[in-house]
Amino acid sequence: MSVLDTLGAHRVVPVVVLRDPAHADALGDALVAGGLPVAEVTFRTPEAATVLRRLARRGDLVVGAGTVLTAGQVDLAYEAGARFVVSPGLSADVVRRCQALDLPVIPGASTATEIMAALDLGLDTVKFFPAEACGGLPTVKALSAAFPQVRFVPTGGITERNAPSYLDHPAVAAVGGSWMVAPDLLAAGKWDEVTARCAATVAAS
Ligand SMILES: O=C(O)C(=O)C[C@H](O)[C@H](O)COP(=O)(O)O
Repeated sequence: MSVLDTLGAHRVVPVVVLRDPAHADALGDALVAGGLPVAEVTFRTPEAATVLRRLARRGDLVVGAGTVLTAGQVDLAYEAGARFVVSPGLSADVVRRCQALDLPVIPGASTATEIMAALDLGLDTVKFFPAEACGGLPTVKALSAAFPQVRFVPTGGITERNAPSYLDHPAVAAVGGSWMVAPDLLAAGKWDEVTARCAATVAAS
């Protein structure tokens, strides 16, 4: 199964901002216990590559890098063990670097023009970001009508409450979000709550 298929099988991608690499294992345990062994580690902090490496080396999670903005960050993510790369927008540099490394990449796209640029780069899966701010499910439906070959991973403003309606749309491969790994939960070490939210998410999707 390809990594993108694996993400599609899990249906929900937890978007992680973890500042302390020492907590990576506790987070990994919490995700696995909640039945959602997937993490998109955002490259928004200096520690991101270390957190990613610690989660990836466990072997029981599918770990990727998020907020990847440059080809240099693609290299960092790859070396740390990322199995997929996610960007908030579409950078041909980022996409081509991922393709050179055979690393699945999901660039952000929220307009028809951006989707066409992704198609030109040989991609068929995009992150619809920021999903709720860009019109939510009605926009996915409208874009999907024009691009039936494209799969979407809506992210940004997705919650336990609205995730199921996105996931019901056949063009939606998965959704991304931070609600089960909210930064305040991670900062406070509330791992049981992370597990509970993951389990609730799995049950609802
Ligand atoms: O910068 C990126 O590449 C991102 O991945 C942004 C994240 O998708 C959102 O921060 C998650 O959105 P929320 O679930 O609304 O917190």
